[in-house]
Amino acid sequence: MPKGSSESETNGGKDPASLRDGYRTTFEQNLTYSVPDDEKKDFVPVTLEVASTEYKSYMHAVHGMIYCFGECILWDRYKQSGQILMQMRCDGMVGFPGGLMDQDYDEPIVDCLNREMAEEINLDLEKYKFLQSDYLLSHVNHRKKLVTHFYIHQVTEVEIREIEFSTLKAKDWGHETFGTIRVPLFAMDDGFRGFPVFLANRFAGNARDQLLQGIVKCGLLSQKECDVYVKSFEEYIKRPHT
Ligand SMILES: O=c1[nH]cnc2c1ncn2[C@@H]1O[C@H](COP(=O)(O)OP(=O)(O)O)[C@@H](O)[C@H]1O
Repeated sequence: MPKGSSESETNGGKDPASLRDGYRTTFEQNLTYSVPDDEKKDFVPVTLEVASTEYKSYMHAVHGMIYCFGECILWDRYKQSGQILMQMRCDGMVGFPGGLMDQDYDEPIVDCLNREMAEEINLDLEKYKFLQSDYLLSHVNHRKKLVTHFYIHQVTEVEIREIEFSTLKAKDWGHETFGTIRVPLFAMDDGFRGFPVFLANRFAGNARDQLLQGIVKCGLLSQKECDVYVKSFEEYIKRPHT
């Protein structure tokens, strides 16, 4: 038998049945939190203090948005004032890097975020660590007994490219995450293709709302610009689909 292929070598001698049960528990728990039926109305804004006290017993998830400023013109036509990174998740939904916090540890939220960033996108924490001052907002979903926390972190144009390149070496690349993607922050001449069509993706949790709030907060789009794109997106999803 080749090295590493026997059960005792691969699981440290533990009973394979108990390992499978442990795996199944985690897996089933994840299924509960990851079903793609999240609705915007289910996520209610909550302060960090209330989230950490009143809803301490809920599951907590933390996600982060990396962004930069820098004008970029596509085909001499469509202007973007910066870039935002999201990711294609293995379940086909779009989300931010991050994940569920382990309830057994009293780990600070931002530390959990940085750990997930290193695992999912291979973020170099010596250079690009998220700070508590990057915290933006939290939401509670009573139906799922879930709290989501959201951070945004600015880097430079050169740095965002470096981050994108190094994601391919992430531990979770090709498993949990299928790679980072840039958010198209413009609309083409038809008013739909670009950001409105991007918004029509299926987003995990309240990632779409986090994105829209993050964009305005960091100043990549004004609230008014964002509202126009959201209106186009709402029109777009009503169109018959071929
Ligand atoms: O980018 C996101 N923003 C907000 N909520 C998210 C995002 N991604 C996932 N979620 C929510 O958090 C829950 C757990 O997230 P995720 O699936 O990333 O954790 P896991 O990778 O630890 O299983 C999901 O059920 C979903 O409701």
